[in-house]
Amino acid sequence: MEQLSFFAFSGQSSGLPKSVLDYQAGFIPKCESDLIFEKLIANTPWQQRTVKMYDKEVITPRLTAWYGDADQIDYTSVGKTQPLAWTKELLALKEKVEPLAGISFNSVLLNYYRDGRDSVAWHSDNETVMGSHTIIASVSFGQVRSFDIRLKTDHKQKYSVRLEHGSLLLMKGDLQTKWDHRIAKSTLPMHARINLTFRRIIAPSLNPI
Ligand SMILES: O=C(O)CCC(=O)C(=O)O
Ligand SMILES: [Fe+2]
Repeated sequence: MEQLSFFAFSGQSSGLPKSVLDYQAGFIPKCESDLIFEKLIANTPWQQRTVKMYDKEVITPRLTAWYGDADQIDYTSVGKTQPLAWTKELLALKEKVEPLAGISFNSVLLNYYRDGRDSVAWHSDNETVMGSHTIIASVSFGQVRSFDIRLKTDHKQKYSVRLEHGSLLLMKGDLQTKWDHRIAKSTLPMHARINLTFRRIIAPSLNPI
């Protein structure tokens, strides 16, 4: 039960901390979002990865893909695999989110939640490879899912944002240091959803100038 969303229907929870989250519905118009969604599902080399947790190999409950400046950055130095090279669709989205984020991104992680059983457990994104107060730009397509956050030191402080088709969520400030976030599993019937998180990874350059 712990993984189930506590705000399945209720929309944005009140008092959402604006210092760590910035939500914009309709960032990409519906028609364009529909096209991008279909294309990403069909054309992405989706993989189901395993991660090591307490010495056990666990299958990630969603599909993922990882794109970025493949020939310029040594991601293996920060424990990551080299990403796939940017597609023109992903580059166009990157250029669209950058002015709002105010930084440039060098990679994007794609998550494909096939139905309500797919999820991402409570976590924060590794600050050592991105800097502690970095901005992550998160773009969502398809099924609306609840993005929950809770304070690391006080789990009763929880909020939820419904991430709509074509929306943009900026994660900023203390979000990765003081808060955890997740996409909970749902027992309600859920269609597919794709989420893209644009990131700026700090890793040594392969092409020093
Ligand atoms: O699917 C989402 O909205 C969030 C994904 C996420 O937190 C991550 O990939 O680190
Ligand atoms: Fe995350």
